[in-house]
Amino acid sequence: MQYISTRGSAQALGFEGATLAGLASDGGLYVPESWPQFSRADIAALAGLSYAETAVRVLAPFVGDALSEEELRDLCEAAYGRFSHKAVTPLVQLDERNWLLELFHGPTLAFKDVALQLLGLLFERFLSGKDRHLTVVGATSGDTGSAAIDALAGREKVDIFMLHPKGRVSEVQRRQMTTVLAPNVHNIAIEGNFDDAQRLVKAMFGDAQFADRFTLSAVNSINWARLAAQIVYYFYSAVRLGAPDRAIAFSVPTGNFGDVFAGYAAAQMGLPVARLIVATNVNDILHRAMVAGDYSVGELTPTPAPSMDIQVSSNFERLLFDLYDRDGDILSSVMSSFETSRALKLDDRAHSRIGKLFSSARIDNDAMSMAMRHAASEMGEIIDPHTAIGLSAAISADLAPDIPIVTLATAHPAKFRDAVERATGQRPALPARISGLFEREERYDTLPGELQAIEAYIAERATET
Ligand SMILES: Cc1ncc(COP(=O)(O)O)c(C=O)c1O
Ligand SMILES: N[C@@H](CCOP(=O)(O)O)C(=O)O
Repeated sequence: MQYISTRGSAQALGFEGATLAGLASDGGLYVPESWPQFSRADIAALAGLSYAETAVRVLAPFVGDALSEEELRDLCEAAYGRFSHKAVTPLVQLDERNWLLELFHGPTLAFKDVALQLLGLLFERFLSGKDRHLTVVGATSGDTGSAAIDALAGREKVDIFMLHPKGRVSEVQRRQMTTVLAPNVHNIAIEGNFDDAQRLVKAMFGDAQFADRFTLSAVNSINWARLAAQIVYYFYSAVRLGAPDRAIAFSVPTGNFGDVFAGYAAAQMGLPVARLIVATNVNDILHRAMVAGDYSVGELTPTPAPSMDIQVSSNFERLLFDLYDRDGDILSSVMSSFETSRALKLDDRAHSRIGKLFSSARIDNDAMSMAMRHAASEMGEIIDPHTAIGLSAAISADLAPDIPIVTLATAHPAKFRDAVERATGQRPALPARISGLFEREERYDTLPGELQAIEAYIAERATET
């Protein structure tokens, strides 16, 4: 399998190359040159398989000859062996049609672990025996940071520099990052918001001299391997609910458009997906794009679902690439105009194509709190604010009543204890795996959100290659 850039001019790479590169050299994102196809029989054959084995089957066409099947199996078993639930991503039934897909049983209690546990092992495998060192730079609104740090802490040949927006992540999220004191982990609080952090990361990749000098790589969902690993749980859950004989809808709390793009990829591969519901908070650029074709950047507003406080959604570019018939030249000019004007109006054809699979909902803070209360009192489940946004969108979705809706439960409620307590009156206990978090020493530096300052900080600490 080869990977091509959404902006058409970077060199095509295999799975190993695309994984280590993270972002394409022309500023685009790597996508598979074509979508692997799963027949009804291939999907039916996933029934009863463990999560790790499902991952092997779903990932094999993406990995191609970069790993043998045995090597891929070993990595999947090691990655998913660290999850605290035997099913890895269990389904919980809420009522006749609504289900939760719990994606938070990994080491850092958010869905990011599902991909990052595997990505950490892939980095190690692809670097082994080579004289190569990676400098991973990442931006986080709270969850990617801790999951990536857990996956990479202490690994030889990798340094990780993680930028989070100062004061805009929950205390649990911050501590999960800043209490990891391994020498290859560097936490930076930047003065700014998540969009600023993500822009800085992309600017570092765009600085070819800096990117080459330190061999930059990415752990955000700009890295294709992240999304590939997230496709697996769409297959795993749909098969448990009757696919390929029944189509399933998914409601996905959305920020950077990575998780829901993985659902789109599953649908392109043949999984019967009835609908993908893009659930946003009041930072609703994606909702406006879905409803009116208006992808224009608004003011970023802090909410009790901070991980989704995002305006510029990296992976929307991957969807645009398909909507514009995979024409890298067109997309390159669309994206460069967006980067200048901070606004993009979808043409009618692209907009109507979106509506075939996607719908969307904008869930404000009141509706989000109401969904948390409803889940607690009517369904017996304490859910986190991000999951509540997905559930609220699922409950109000306009879909035939016989279609099951799976809401992706993207974080454990204990990561957002204050917001959960405010909404439900119940304060979630810290799970055993993070129980000592508040007693541990924290280490991080605060920097202005300026490229020069961040690059200078990294240059002082990273390994030149
Ligand atoms: C808990 C949680 N829910 C949902 C999201 C949104 O996911 P995505 O950025 O893949 O759209 C994030 C952040 O990415 C998150 O951390
Ligand atoms: N919500 C994310 C933001 C980064 O998203 P990613 O999926 O591109 O890594 C976070 O928690 O950091």
